[in-house]
Amino acid sequence: MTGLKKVALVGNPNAGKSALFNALTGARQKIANYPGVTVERKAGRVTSASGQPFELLDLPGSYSLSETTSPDEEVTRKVVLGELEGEGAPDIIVLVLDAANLQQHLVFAQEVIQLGKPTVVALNMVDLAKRDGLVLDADALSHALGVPVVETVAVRRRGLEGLLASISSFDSNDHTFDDERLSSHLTLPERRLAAKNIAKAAILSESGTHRLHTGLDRVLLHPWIGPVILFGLLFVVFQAVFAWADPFIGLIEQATEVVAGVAVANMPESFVRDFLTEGVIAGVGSVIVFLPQILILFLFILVMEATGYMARAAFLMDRLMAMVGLSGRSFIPLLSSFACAIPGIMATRSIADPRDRLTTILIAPLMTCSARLPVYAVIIAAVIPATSVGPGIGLQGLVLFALYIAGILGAMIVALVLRRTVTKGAASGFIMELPRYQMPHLGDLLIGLWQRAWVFLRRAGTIIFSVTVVLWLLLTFPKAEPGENQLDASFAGQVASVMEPAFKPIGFNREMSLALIPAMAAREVAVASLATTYAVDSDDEAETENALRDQIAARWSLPAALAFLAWFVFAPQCLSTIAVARRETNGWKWPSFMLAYLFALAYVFAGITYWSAVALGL
Ligand SMILES: Nc1nc2c(ncn2[C@@H]2O[C@H](COP(=O)(O)OP(=O)(O)OP(=O)(O)O)[C@@H](O)[C@H]2O)c(=O)[nH]1
Ligand SMILES: [Mg+2]
Repeated sequence: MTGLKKVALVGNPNAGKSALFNALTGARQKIANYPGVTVERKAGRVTSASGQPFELLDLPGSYSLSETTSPDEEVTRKVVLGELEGEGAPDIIVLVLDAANLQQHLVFAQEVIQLGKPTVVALNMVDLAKRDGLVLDADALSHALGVPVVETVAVRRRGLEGLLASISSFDSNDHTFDDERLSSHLTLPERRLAAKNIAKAAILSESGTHRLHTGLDRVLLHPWIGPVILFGLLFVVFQAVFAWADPFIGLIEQATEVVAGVAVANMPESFVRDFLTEGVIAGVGSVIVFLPQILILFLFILVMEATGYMARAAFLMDRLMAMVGLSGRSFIPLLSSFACAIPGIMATRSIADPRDRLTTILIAPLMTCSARLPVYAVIIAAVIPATSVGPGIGLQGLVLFALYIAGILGAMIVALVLRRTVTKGAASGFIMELPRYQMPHLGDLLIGLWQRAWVFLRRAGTIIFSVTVVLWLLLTFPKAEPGENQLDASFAGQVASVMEPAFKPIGFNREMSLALIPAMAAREVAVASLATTYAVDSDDEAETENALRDQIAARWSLPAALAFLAWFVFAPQCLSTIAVARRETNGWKWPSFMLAYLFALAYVFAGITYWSAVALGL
């Protein structure tokens, strides 16, 4: 490239370098709203207004020239310092800064300016800064930095002529670098402090909202206040799942009772009537009751996502993830797994490191999916008294919270073990831009809730319905001889009797053992299965109409109920999860491993729970 002056675009990741490069050269470099998009140098040609051509270089974003941490930062360092083989250092540097994150970007900016090369600052994204209520003084910034500053909006092609004019003005080669203002060997903390002061001088006014957002981040991302707030928030969520849902659950329960009552009153005693009351209404109805609790949980999740808090939670979790050898990139897949492990496992495709990804797939089933909420909720409602253990703190919500935490802790411990053994390797770093805070739109929330409700009801109408029907048939046939118990006589009862000895050591009775099989189709079916089993097993109609939680309260011991909860924290998920894991790992090896380790954990922890509870005399 002899003769052509070389101009390099340098700056922090996500500053808009590639957007500027595209705008200036007409190229189509990939740009996206997250850092680390450009990973190699790219060259293009640009001509100034006076007709002078330059070679323009788009470089990977970087945070430092001296302490490069990744291969892409290394590329930038080499190019800027002219250490790349067969290539001279750039003649002119265009330092791209994000005006909306000025203080942050100024830390690296100082390091670049200190090189003493002809430099012009492209103060990019001034549109976003304006939207945030920031009024910037480009002259003050230029004065403080000692280099020309041009305001640009790369994606709107604004400020490009000014930038080109500034670049051309260096061409006369009479550039004198004013290094009075910036002494050349500042340490990182010194540069941080200087960045703060320069930004303060350049920001003429800051709107109340911008100050509020900065203040919010200072608190919410604080190393130890942040996690406390996150924890407290989650705690409130699980309290609300019980505290707010009661009236709605009552309504749905009454509706199912009315429907069952009508069916019993108006239909002659028949196979069809039993099918409707014991199979459909008792089984499927027992699951639908949990719709309010699922919606409350998702309302909180949707609000956290819409406001921008979720990304901050990911940021806070990053350190915890690093401790167990995972990167923050696993956070979003794991978070999705709280809805369902299937989208969660598919979301791991964004994880570049194969061992990171495998570990995330293997622990995703330990995140409590929403299908487990009905199981938890019915058993908690049955055996945990609705008392409060402090002002506004309900015991039931506390137990639910503990179950979710148990799943998370279990996942972290498993990840730790896996990373030391089967998926050994170094953890990769986390980079994620924090989105701006926003008020959620009511319409978006309602659409999100409606989608969740629809997913749930469709499951109830399809898979839960069909599995319950099959189970009911297996419970109803063959018919018991007079004097014989129907459960004992049925096919399902015979299967349960075979299973019972295996689960007796961990405290499970026959109905509990039986519920584990249909629960492999979908977790909620465990509830439907219990409801149907007890409906078939009850002799008189009044008993059939009793809510499932009353049946459980009457029939199960507390240690057995707690063991059942522990089982569902760890038990392998539904068959669809296993199938997705097979597809994503291209074989049966890892799904089998997953199945085996989850079964083992579930069995051991249910057993520990049962025997500890018995020992404590519960
Ligand atoms: N509103 C607005 N958005 C911009 C502007 N410049 C760039 N963007 C957006 O900012 C994001 C980042 O732009 P990129 O060009 O990919 O940033 P980069 O500096 O090349 O980032 P890396 O390659 O990761 O270092 C993209 O979503 C762009 O569309 C601007 O002036 N205004
Ligand atoms: Mg780029």
